[in-house]
Amino acid sequence: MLTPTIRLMVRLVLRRKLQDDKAIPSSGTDNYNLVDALESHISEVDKNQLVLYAQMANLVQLILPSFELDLKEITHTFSKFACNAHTICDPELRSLGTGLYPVLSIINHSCVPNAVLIFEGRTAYVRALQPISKNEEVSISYIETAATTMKRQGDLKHYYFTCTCPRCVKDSEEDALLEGYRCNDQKCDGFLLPNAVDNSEVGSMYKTIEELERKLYHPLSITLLHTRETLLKIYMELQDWQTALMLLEYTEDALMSLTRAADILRITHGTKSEFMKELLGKLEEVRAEASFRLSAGDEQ
Ligand SMILES: C[S@@+](CC[C@H](N)C(=O)[O-])C[C@H]1O[C@@H](n2cnc3c(N)ncnc32)[C@H](O)[C@@H]1O
Repeated sequence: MLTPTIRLMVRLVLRRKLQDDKAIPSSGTDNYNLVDALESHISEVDKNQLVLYAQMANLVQLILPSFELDLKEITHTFSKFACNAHTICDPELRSLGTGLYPVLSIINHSCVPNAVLIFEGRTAYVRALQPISKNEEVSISYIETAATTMKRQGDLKHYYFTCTCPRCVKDSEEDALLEGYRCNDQKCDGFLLPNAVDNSEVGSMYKTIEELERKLYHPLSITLLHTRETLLKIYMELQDWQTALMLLEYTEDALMSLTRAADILRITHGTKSEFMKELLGKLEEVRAEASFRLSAGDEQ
């Protein structure tokens, strides 16, 4: 199955050809010159990522054998997709695909946006969240805003800029609140910083959450995985290696899902990219871990 990004590129190439041949009309908001003008950050893109874009360009050429594509330009356009394409969502925020809306791509990001981008089918709308005065810049958020400054800045990395919105520049109490624990005095609405709380108490509460989630969720659920990751971090901070090791008893599940993922990615990505080498290395580590566990179990 083709990824949404490859499908988007194939559609873009076909559309350009049809517009060049005047088989379909072009307009001020729907023409390839707008794509040419998009930001790509190509000079900042990591070498491995560039290799991946080049491989994706080759794939597009294989899909469209009768087109003589400029592979360098297609590679460049993939880089434009990374900071300009939008995930099209339904009203329940389920992803329906990826789209490029070059006119809307002029809108910059803010973690306190004054507008929001929404989709009705494939049509994109920018809706104001508050009155916006003439000459005031319209901004949307490219990322999930309900997160700490550190998390938001990490999520913005592939857009290659440092956000300087009011939430990012001021040393705010908000971050402490987002990561904080409630005060032991239940009547107090203040908060405690993570380093002011006894980690073993936090660990035992998380263990209870994990036990309840195990009853509720499938063993491979992402929610369960996140809780276990947090638990593992807590046990490691407490240097409780034995309990941390017990949490890794799910290695066989990890092995099964990694093997399935690697089988698919071997076909879509080949075996030579850095990403695949890293994944196959991880798979070997998990296999070794699982066989060590099996043999340790046999000896008991
Ligand atoms: C979708 S484009 C937005 C339009 C872009 N400014 C342009 O002129 O083509 C995304 C890129 O704009 C820049 N950008 C977006 N928001 C920004 C912000 N708040 N501060 C600085 N640069 C920003 C980054 O280079 C980012 O990769």
